[in-house]
Amino acid sequence: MIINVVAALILRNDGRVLIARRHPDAAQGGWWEFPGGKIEPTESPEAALARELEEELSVQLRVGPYLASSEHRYPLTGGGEKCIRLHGYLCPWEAQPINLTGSHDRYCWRAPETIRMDTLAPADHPLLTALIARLQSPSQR
Ligand SMILES: Nc1nc2c([nH]c(=O)n2[C@@H]2O[C@H](COP(=O)(O)OP(=O)(O)OP(=O)(O)O)[C@@H](O)[C@H]2O)c(=O)[nH]1
Repeated sequence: MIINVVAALILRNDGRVLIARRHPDAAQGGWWEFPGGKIEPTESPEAALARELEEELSVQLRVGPYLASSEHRYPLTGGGEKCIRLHGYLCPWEAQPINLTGSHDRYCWRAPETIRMDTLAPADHPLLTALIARLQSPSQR
């Protein structure tokens, strides 16, 4: 079964993007990722993302344009695997307090090209690559 997940590439005016680290005891604990979560059956991706940002970071943001999707299979501890289809959306940052109230224990703002791929959840790699390409193409900003 494929699990559809939405993630936000939250962009500040200085070009930095927000990444958050999953709690060590969460699924895929310790990986850095773009905040978001699973799409519920009755939700649009945008509504799911707005809800997850509120739940995970306590922020209210406008969900902007779709950026890219990826698919990745994570092995399960008891055997087998789960397949994640991750859909990334750009979200312009609007200054407000951030409180981590979900599956993350840290967050930081990073220039996209300085994010280390070996610390970023594997499903997020194509999203980061798409973000960097988009930011390097001024007509696409
Ligand atoms: N939110 C989020 N999840 C990601 C990303 N990349 C990635 O592989 N995932 C995986 O997608 C799954 C989403 O789970 P989640 O725990 O964030 O979603 P959720 O809040 O709806 O989960 P819950 O129902 O367990 O509370 C996890 O296995 C997570 O590791 C990402 O950039 N953002």
